[in-house]
Amino acid sequence: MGCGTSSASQLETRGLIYIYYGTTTGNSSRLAFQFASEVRNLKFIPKIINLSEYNPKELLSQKLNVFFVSTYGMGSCTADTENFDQWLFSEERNKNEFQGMNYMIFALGSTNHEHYCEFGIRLDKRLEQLGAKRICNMGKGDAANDQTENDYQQWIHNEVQQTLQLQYPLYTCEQGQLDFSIIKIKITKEPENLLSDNLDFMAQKYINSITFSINEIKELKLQPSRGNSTLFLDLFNQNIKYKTAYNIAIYPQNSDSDIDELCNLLKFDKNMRFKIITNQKQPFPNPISIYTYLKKFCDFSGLVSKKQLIELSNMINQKELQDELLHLASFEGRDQYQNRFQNSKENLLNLIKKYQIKTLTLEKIIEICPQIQPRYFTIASSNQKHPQNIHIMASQFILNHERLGLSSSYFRTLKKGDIIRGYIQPSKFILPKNSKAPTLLIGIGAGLAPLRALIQERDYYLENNQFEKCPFQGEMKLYYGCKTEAEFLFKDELKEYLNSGTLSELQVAFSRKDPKQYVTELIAIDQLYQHFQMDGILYICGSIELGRDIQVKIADMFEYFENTDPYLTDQKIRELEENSQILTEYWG
Ligand SMILES: Cc1cc2nc3c(=O)[nH]c(=O)nc-3n(C[C@H](O)[C@H](O)[C@H](O)COP(=O)(O)O)c2cc1C
Repeated sequence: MGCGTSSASQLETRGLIYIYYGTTTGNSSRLAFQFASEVRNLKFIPKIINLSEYNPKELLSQKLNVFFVSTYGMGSCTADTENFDQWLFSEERNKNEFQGMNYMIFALGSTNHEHYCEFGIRLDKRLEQLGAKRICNMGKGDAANDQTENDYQQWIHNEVQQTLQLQYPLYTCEQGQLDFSIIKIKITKEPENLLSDNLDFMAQKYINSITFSINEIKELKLQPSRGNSTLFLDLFNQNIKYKTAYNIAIYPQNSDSDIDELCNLLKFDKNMRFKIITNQKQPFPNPISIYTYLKKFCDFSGLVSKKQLIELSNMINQKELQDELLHLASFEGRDQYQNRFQNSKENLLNLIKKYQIKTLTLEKIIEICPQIQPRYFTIASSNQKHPQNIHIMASQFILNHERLGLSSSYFRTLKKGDIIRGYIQPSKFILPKNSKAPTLLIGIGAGLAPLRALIQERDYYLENNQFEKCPFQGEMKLYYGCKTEAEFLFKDELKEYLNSGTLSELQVAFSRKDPKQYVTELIAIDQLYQHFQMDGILYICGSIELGRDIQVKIADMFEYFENTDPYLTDQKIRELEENSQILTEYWG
């Protein structure tokens, strides 16, 4: 970049900063975009790139790279990061290949998981090993108790801001030489084009997704308690190809009433169409109407972010309120933010209404609102039994009397015949390699979903007299936990599977019945030992706490039956996992 003395066409900057992210549920991308606007304020020129689109040559020539990466499963990266992961850890990489590169990492994870932020940690070690220079300590964002945003803010405050300002002094440069990334919009009469090209990773994913029509939708709980319901959806797509216990991601949409309310408050004509002017990749397809943008792409009903609070504070005249919002958005106000917003999930729309904000522009909304991210569900049907239909079980948490999260509100409005958008992808549940092995299925609540898919798979082969082809020829037992009899999902269907012999055993523990019982109490360690002795497979689906309790049981089993030292039981459990004898899908 050639730089000279300052003139009208010149710009003061600290230079380019490349922001890479790898994400599944959108947290890393949200923070990557937040980071971009933060460093833009520090006069950097940010470029955001999803790790699936990294270019090795470009990456190696960049002087300052920031990585937002999340961890899944046994310390793995996200699917969009797999190629980068393979390239980076390949033996072909030379020791000093990354020399001259400065980097920072913000690792996302959850302390509920054993391998907390492990991919970020691995990435950090590897970059250093290859000669890159870490300029800030790694930040870690803990999704447990919704701490990610606070942790991020702490990282920016304690590590990043000062380092960047100190190490990257301002200089002047020709504007044309630098890549601007601030989004501008242009009103147009052109028709909408929802298949436009040059889209960024997340938008392209949306465009590549497929549609399903809702064949059936119903409440599964006999008496759904307030704030706690489980919807069953039967989704149809004639051409769908999926495998049993795959995952499905569904894009929620904002409600028409919320869109109307927002447009009325901000005096937007929802039918007006606009184009995006940016020399970055397009964040959503366009030309697009305000209505379609708000409906399908703009997450204005999620938890209000600190960036949104700062923006709103600029639009409020009353000094007291302004200070209050700024405090809530600040590092010092993080506890108040937590108490006030995270527990009630107050959103941007509520605040615009409350503070009677009238000056928020569409450009600002595009800048401060994340894109709507899909919600993931494990498919509750077998592709053998239902080749063109996908069943899902969607748990709904109603946060308080009126306010629902984007996803819950969306699911509550759906009805038979509606069209929804999403995509399918493999889950961690795979079918057994040894079809003769017995299977023990353990789940709680809506964790029944993938277990039901496996039961259906066995039932299909039994029903069709093709048992020799069945991946589950050994005994199949289900241990299920729920609060009360009224929350025993698919009770009749499961009992039917027991009667027909598809299930060899069905046991249910009720945690709110007198006397209460938890599902782990149904499992005896001698039975577990016998199960693994027969090369048995354990499928577990439920909360992370359930996973921990079962691990304790398995550790006890090793100590009791094999005299394993307590410190070696983890290793033995890991071996069972690596051998695909313990397969888990946890939430939280
Ligand atoms: C199924 C599942 C598995 C996860 N496994 C891990 C893990 O092994 N280690 C970890 O630190 N966090 C784990 N997490 C937490 C995620 O990394 C965390 O929620 C993160 O904020 C997700 O970022 P993303 O939205 O960018 O994908 C897991 C989350 C889910 C839903």
